[in-house]
Amino acid sequence: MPVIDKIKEVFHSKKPHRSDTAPTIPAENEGEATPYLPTEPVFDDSKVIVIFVLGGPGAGKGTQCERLVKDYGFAHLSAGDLLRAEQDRPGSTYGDLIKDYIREGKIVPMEVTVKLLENAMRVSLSNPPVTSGPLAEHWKNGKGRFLIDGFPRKMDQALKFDEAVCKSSFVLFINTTEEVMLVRLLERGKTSGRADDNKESIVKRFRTFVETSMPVVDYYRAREKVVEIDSSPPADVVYDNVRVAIDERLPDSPTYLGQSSSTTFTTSTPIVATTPSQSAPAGLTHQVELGQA
Ligand SMILES: Nc1ncnc2c1ncn2[C@@H]1O[C@H](COP(=O)(O)OP(=O)(O)O)[C@@H](O)[C@H]1O
Ligand SMILES: O=c1ccn([C@@H]2O[C@H](COP(=O)(O)OP(=O)(O)O)[C@@H](O)[C@H]2O)c(=O)[nH]1
Repeated sequence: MPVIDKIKEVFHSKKPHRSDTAPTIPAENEGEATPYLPTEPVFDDSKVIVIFVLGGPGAGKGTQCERLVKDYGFAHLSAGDLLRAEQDRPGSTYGDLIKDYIREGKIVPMEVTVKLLENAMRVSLSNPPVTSGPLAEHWKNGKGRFLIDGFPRKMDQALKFDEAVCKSSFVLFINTTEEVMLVRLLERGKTSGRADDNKESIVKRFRTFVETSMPVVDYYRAREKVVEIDSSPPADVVYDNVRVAIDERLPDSPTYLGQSSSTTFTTSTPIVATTPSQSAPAGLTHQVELGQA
């Protein structure tokens, strides 16, 4: 049976599990790390804030996340980086599979990516990325705040993450045209060493984005959970707009620090897009073993 079918068999198994993170696995896979996802959220969304950062390949998601980490004390989890780390991990069951999917610009089966994210979140919550200063408050008493970059890119991932890991707060949609993204990716490709920053893979990634990932953005938009930022201008200008959007959504952002330390984060406030839609839509902080809790 292909590896991915085995993963799915385990993932959807109703049999009892050895623990939260170690599923009942096919005998031939015994001893290997195998993704298992529960049917209720692992993390409490009243304590753990999750912001999805979406946008086409090369739109500037990672660039904006890096800045946000410094100013807001987020943990930045790039789904692509986690997948590349798992791909390169010696002995990974999923290495070859991930490599093929990334080169073809396709979306790796959600069981793998969701599990990697869950594991990385667990690591951040037990080893907070900020331990001193005012931003450390966001990581005390089981609290945490995450930017999940480049995920979810497919509807099944979105629904599964909300169900099994943590209910997300909102989507930061970093958006520009394919022309802009192409130029940025080809430039990045000169130094990134990434197997997919080449013209052939880029074209496939654009197609996947439009056909598979935009429906995710539309899904959240219909629920008023999308804030869209035009990422065509220089990165600093984009960031100014990103900050405004984040400040509107996080009452205890640095702008508000000192005014109220007991402000409750709410996910029910409607989101207003800060920029008009573009016509043609189009990072690593943690390396975690897939089976690691
Ligand atoms: N606003 C911007 N203006 C110009 N170049 C940018 C901008 N944002 C990002 N870049 C550059 O474009 C490339 C892609 O950005 P990156 O943040 O890696 O995109 P993504 O994470 O969406 O794939 C990088 O080389 C980055 O330095
Ligand atoms: O949830 C995800 C995120 C990424 N990827 C794969 O990883 C690649 C690179 O994604 P990344 O976010 O690193 O880069 P981007 O395309 O945004 O520049 C994608 O094309 C997909 O093949 C995936 O399968 N699932």
